[in-house]
Amino acid sequence: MSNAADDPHDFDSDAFDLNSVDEAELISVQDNAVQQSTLKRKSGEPYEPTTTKRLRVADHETAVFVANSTLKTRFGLDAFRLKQEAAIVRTLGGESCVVVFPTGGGKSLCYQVPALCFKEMDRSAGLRQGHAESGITLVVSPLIALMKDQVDALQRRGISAAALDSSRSKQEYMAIVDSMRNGTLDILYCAPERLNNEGFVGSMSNVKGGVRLLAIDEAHCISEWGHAFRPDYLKVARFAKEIQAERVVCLTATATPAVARDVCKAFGIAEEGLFRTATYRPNLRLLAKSYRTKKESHPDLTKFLKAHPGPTIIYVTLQRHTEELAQDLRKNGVKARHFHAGMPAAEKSVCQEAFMAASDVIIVATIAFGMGIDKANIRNVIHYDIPRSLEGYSQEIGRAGRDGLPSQCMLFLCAEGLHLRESFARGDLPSKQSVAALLNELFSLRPNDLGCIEVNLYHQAKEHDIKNTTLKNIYARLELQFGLLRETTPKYTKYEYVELGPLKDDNSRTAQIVRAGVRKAKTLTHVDVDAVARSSGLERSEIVAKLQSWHDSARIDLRTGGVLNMYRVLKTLPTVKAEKERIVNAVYTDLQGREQQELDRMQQVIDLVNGTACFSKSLAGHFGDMLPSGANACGHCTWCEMHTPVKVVTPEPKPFNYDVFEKVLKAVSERDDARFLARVAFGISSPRITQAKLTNSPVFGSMEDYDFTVLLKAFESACSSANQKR
Ligand SMILES: Nc1ncnc2c1ncn2[C@@H]1O[C@H](COP(=O)(O)OP(=O)(O)OP(=O)(O)O)[C@@H](O)[C@H]1O
Repeated sequence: MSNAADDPHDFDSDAFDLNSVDEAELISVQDNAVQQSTLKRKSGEPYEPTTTKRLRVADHETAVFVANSTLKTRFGLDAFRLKQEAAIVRTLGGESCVVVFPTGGGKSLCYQVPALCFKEMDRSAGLRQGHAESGITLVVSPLIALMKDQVDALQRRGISAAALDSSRSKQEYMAIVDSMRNGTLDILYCAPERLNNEGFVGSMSNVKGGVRLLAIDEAHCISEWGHAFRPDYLKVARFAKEIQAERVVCLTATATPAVARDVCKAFGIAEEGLFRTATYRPNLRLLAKSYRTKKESHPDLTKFLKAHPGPTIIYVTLQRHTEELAQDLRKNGVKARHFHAGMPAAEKSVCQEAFMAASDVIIVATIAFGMGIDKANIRNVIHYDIPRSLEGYSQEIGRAGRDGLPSQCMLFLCAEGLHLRESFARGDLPSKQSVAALLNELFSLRPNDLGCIEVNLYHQAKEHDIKNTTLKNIYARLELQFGLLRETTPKYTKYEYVELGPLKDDNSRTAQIVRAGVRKAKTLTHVDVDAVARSSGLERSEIVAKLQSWHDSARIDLRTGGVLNMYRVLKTLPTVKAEKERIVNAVYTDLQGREQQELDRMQQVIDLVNGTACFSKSLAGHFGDMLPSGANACGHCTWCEMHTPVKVVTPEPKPFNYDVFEKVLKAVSERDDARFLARVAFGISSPRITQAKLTNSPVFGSMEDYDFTVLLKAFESACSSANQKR
């Protein structure tokens, strides 16, 4: 799998980078004083809504009245949908809740309406000292692009909202911080990664009027057992406690009962606080068909598209396949375009706009397409490769037929798609020796003067052959399970600039120190921020702020790079062998469990169509729901129409091919890691495999039609006999 897929474990990974402006450091300059005292309040106990700032529980009728009038006057809408009103009224009453509505169900209003009601409620209750005392609503959302859309839409309605993201200039950033302090900002959006920034935590704890509501979008990411677990989300509950958020609203479109329970538990939300709407969509026809090979299914795909005209999304796993399939379809007279996260931004928007405007466009896309697409008349959603999980499937088919008209959801099953999915599922698990080497290295690091260890995750991923997402996961475990570390504001190691205008007119002491400490090259001037800080006694953040101010006033073009992740050491790191082994074992067992879960999720999708029950009923059951009136069948899925399970046609198991196996061993000389060899043979890339350029080798993926565990065993014995000989 040398070709990129849109990483199913991440949303759009570039959405999270803290790149050009090191605002993290800027905010820590301002909040240095408050941050230490705030962080002392931390605790491992579950989140409990704060009672210190809550002045009075809102009267139910007032809440209903204020919520409805806010909906009309501020949002121009007539009535609440689904369980919006119930969730909002509970929130206004000071309680936390979990909202599980389908995509496009109107989750956003469940925090936007309360955010605007607080002032009104305070005024009518005669509480708080006016506007500036009413606090803010903070929204944690993983998608910067969606955050921006939301903020634009709110601002168009005259609502004071902002998003803190890395594209903000210093001025914009300061304006947001100011509006937060003086109480003019109602809603602030930020990415979960920002919660690692101690300065930000400090600021949020000291917002005038407090954080009245913390809204957590895509809240299923909190659940370790969910399909889209994100380590940074694990820290949200701790954050809610530290900033003393008055109440919390968790929002998601997909949550199995177990995931919903997990989210409730993380925030101490009682069962009555869970607002879930029916998952069944009667206008969606769930269909599935199985093929021996992809090639075999091509004519059927074309036939299907011609028989079911209208806007269509065809999901595939790999970016490369979006282009190839779109091209094939065009050759067969089908008007198709492709879309994936790796395309240039301009091309992506042209594609999205074309899809929104036309009534006959077919988009072949990875799952990056669809988030934030609010098109009511999508007639078909086709999974040309198996989706990652039933949660993913349900979310993706949920984009069809929002206008309530009949729509088709077709799933093509094929062994090639399953192989790809299995490769992804197995791609995250490193070998145990990699994890041991990583942790041993980590435990031997000495904290700096500030009690932090600095690590370059990019280098560690390469050196220890561990994927970045897995690495983040391991760190989250050391932080939350073992209490050894706490991630804090990352820093850049590389600062360099091109001079654009005069710097000499800045005569401040900091400017003089920075100018004296730089190293000029031909075009670029390099600044070793740490060295300048050490020799001058200035704070690192003061130096960064100075460089940034020059950049903002167009005196320099500042370029930063080399992110160093910083972890505050909370307990002495283990030195005893047995203790280190205990942690390695625990971390590895956890990672193995995750691999198995991922494989189980794929199996659940297969079981849905392979079983002997109505697809719609089984899907609803997965989410703890039923068909209306407890019905047994929807009447229009493949099972209801054919009463035959859709079996995966797997190729006959082949006898082990020792010739090919030997070729892999010949092409790769290392015998230190059987998993590494098995990955090469199966065709799963990893940092080490990419670095060794093995993805281009003919042996890469040469044994893709074997059971991975069989390969692993074979390579384990090859490694152990090679090592015995040495
Ligand atoms: N009560 C309502 N009456 C009319 N329109 C509504 C109502 N609630 C929400 N909407 C509209 O429905 C659309 C989808 O709402 P929203 O974006 O909040 O959905 P969502 O559940 O957050 O979806 P997603 O899961 O895609 O983020 C928006 O255009 C919104 O204005």
